[in-house]
Amino acid sequence: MRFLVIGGCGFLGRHIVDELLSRGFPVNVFDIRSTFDDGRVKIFLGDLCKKEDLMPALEGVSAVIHCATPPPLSNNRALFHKVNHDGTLNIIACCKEAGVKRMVLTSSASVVYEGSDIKNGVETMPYASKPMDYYTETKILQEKVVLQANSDDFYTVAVRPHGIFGPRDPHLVPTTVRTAQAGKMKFMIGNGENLVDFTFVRNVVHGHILAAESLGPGSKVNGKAYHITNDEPIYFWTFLSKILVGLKYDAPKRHLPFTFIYFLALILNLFVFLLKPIKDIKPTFTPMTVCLAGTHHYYSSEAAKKDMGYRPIVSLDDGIEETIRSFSHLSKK
Ligand SMILES: NC(=O)C1=CN([C@@H]2O[C@H](COP(=O)(O)OP(=O)(O)OC[C@H]3O[C@@H](n4cnc5c(N)ncnc54)[C@H](OP(=O)(O)O)[C@@H]3O)[C@@H](O)[C@H]2O)C=CC1
Ligand SMILES: CC(C)CCC[C@@H](C)[C@H]1CC[C@H]2C3=C(CC[C@]12C)[C@@]1(C)CCC(=O)C[C@@H]1CC3
Repeated sequence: MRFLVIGGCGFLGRHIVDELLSRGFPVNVFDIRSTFDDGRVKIFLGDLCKKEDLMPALEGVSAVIHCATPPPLSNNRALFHKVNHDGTLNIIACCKEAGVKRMVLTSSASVVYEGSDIKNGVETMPYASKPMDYYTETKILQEKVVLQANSDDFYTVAVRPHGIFGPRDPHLVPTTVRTAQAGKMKFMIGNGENLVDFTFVRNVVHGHILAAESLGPGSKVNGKAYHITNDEPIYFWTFLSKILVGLKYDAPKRHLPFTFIYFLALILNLFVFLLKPIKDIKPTFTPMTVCLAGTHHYYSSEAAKKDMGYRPIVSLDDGIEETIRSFSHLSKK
């Protein structure tokens, strides 16, 4: 079974490509940029929104894993809609024309999150009626169109990871370190006792490949969404502190009231919106990141265990240790 990994040069995508190769699968990669060179992989560069770019990459492909997205924290509404919604419709149309049989979408557990506590959330929870940012808004649209496309000759499934971390992560660890280096990591938001799922990247990869292998005629996974987690929810600030201390930065010790910081983030968000025509500011503390830092949000992966035999293959502590080792270049000097 030849795979095409759309977004295969990104953080998660590259790990998916590595694992598929190690399991002996032939792999094509499609991405808007190339970040690696491997003679075993055919890399096609282009825009997933353009049929003429995508079709050549689909030749001889049986299964597509779509994990491309604009940067989740970029807040670019037009780009999110173009890539995550319109682009995904293009992928579906191209897959059907090329005779591809299986599609795995990397969705997000955040599609049901709207800033309030979620404890052991299940897949049957409704989509967020008021998504907190444009990224989440378009991930909801994306998951809907992919699952609606499921049919007797084109099987689709959505994998919903949450808080992916690991080597080559461009979002979580680098942002955390930059925030610490800017002296803004002296305080925790809230009481520090909010449980969150952080998922080591190789567990997310394992879930994707299981999902692809489980798709097929009469399969119970066809047309469904599945949470893939480490099954070890951890206090948000304990996780960040492990990363920070591992990289020789001080862990936050004092607390700021969640409501107060959330209110400040709302005001900052308004200024960012008003200043947008003049200057594009990308604050770290957005209403979304403040809520993610101050509320419970962890999810049940029981459905994935039952329907596709998923189990995390790397423990949270082992994943944190490997991540810290891989980011030693970001250690405090
Ligand atoms: N990181 C996380 O914690 C979580 C991520 N996810 C999902 O996982 C998936 C992978 O995320 P992650 O690896 O972090 O993201 P990355 O930004 O690291 O990778 C996404 C890749 O897609 C590429 N891409 C963007 N636009 C296009 C386009 N128009 N055509 C072709 N390629 C394009 C990006 O290129 P470029 O960088 O140049 O834009 C990048 O190489 C995403 O679908 C995301 O929504 C879900 C839950 C949590
Ligand atoms: C400055 C601190 C308050 C937060 C520093 C860490 C954050 C940058 C990360 C903590 C949780 C992460 C997260 C995502 C991106 C990075 C964090 C906000 C996602 C939004 C990435 C895309 C998704 O699909 C959901 C993730 C939720 C957790």
